[in-house]
Amino acid sequence: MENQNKDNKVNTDKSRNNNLPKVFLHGPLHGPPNFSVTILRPNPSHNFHILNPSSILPLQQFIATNPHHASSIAAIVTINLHPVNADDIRLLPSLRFICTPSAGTNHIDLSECRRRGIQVANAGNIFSADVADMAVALLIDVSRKISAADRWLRRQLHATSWDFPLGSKLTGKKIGIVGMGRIGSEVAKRLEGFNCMISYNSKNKKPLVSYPFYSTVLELATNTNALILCCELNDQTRYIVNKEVMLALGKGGIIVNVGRGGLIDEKELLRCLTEGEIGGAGLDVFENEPHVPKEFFSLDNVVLSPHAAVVTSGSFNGICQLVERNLEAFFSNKPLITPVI
Ligand SMILES: O=CC(=O)O
Repeated sequence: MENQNKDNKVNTDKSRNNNLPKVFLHGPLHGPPNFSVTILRPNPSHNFHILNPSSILPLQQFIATNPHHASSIAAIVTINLHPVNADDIRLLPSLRFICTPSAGTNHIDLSECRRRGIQVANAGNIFSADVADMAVALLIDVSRKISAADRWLRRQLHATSWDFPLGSKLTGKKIGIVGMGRIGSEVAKRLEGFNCMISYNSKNKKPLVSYPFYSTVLELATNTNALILCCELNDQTRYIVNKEVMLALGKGGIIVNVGRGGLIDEKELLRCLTEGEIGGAGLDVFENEPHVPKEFFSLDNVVLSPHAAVVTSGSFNGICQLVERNLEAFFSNKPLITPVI
């Protein structure tokens, strides 16, 4: 009798799941904290059913082994390491929604989504404070040589500042923010506390922002001591920091990148750092992640971080809930919580 009840429950669950819209969790899973697996856990209260819940397979491989699912997938959840391009979208005739737990959406072919009427949601504002904290931390670390001093002290085993090269002052510096959106404005707020003189570049001058605006990154670099890159990566911003910009920033200049690696010509950055054409860099993102050019490792004027600006334990639950809420809203025909398109 007990077994019979269990069997009935399994059959009921199966038929409920069969009738629910299908959400594909794009894989493969990657290292701790296993973001792709924990970002969306199956729950009987969901108004959708998750395919690939362990996020083991990438989309194309999943469809190759489960071709019957191609026509039933209505939504995809994908982290920024797993692109969704026009070829992926073409595989899924019922796809109507892509939800990413990233703030950036450069891994999703947005024009194809627009063309096909597919809605997209992202992380909205959830990570802005964490990313801004990290940007300022990298700027302070590079300016005051904190990581370099830590390495030095561990090698020398004695503490005296006299043998260690001087850091440079952050207080009162001219800082150029590239991208005055949610993250850029949080960075500006923090740097005001250091009496920094802030100016910015973005696609358009913002009527409500009182900081000086430069219409090109070259002009911004010419007039500031450090650039902080907070903008999105797209065809207009790729390599927005090139050789000319780095030379304009000058020998004491610092670049902090918490946006995307493709915003900087990475080979040129390496050359400028090695040859002392700029003073230093704090990098959370790289051009061909997860690959990081090993030439960076031997440079003491660089602080590296493994694309870790976004998630803190404090914001992780928030992003998991946001993904669920966006999916629930989409499948209830309600407005998305954090729509991109
Ligand atoms: O880089 C991470 C994000 O875009 O959220």
